[in-house]
Amino acid sequence: MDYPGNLIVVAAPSGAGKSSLVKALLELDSHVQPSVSHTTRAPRGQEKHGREYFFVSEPEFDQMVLGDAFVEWAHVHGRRYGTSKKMIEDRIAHGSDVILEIDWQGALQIKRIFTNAILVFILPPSWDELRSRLERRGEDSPEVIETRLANAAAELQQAKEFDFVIINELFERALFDLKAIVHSQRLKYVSQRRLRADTFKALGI
Ligand SMILES: Nc1ncnc2c1ncn2[C@@H]1O[C@H](COP(=O)(O)OP(=O)(O)OP(=O)(O)O)[C@@H](O)[C@H]1O
Ligand SMILES: Nc1nc2c(ncn2[C@@H]2O[C@H](COP(=O)(O)O)[C@@H](O)[C@H]2O)c(=O)[nH]1
Repeated sequence: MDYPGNLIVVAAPSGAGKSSLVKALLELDSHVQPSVSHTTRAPRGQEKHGREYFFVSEPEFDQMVLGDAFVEWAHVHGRRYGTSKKMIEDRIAHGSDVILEIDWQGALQIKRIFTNAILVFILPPSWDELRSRLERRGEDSPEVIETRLANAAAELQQAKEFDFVIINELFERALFDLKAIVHSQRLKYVSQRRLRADTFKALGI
């Protein structure tokens, strides 16, 4: 059987640095493909339709929900976000590892469906640093920043449900940890297969 590809789900409070870490991982590892979500929020900064997100209207999102097009979706910071079934199926069919950058509600829905999915939670080093990162990013209004910080308190409570937790203090260190998690899951599969093949051979089966 060909390598089936792993699903890696990365969640974090807004501003903890998950997009930056996932972007850096994608540049380093061509075996990993991003899942591009649908959202009803407006594009931010240089974001492009089909690259960061598929930006859709509320009625378009409703249609997709009614048509059972999402593998998971959730309300996050007052907007709706979802991962389409098509996105996951297409990427897995190519044998790629697929990385989903979604909130904790979506992460837990994915784990219920794909029990082998790996859930990674990214923590900021402190509340002050989380606030400064959102402010320094300069892409959200002060009201949006306050909403995201207020939601972060509840989101952090979910970290214990995840398989791995990474503290994103030094960026390079956090990236190293994320790379190690992705590589170890791939290695596990490869070495288990090799071990199985060797054992089968030794047993003459
Ligand atoms: N280790 C780090 N040290 C300092 N700044 C960082 C670090 N990691 C990320 N940043 C910066 O923090 C800001 C927020 O990062 P990013 O946009 O990746 O967060 P996010 O978790 O994806 O947020 P959102 O959920 O809102 O998309 C960015 O300006 C990014 O450059
Ligand atoms: N459950 C889902 N959550 C998602 C999805 N795509 C993104 N997100 C999460 O939403 C917030 C806000 O993102 P932002 O780009 O507006 O800053 C963040 O936690 C994302 O991870 C999805 O498909 N499903």
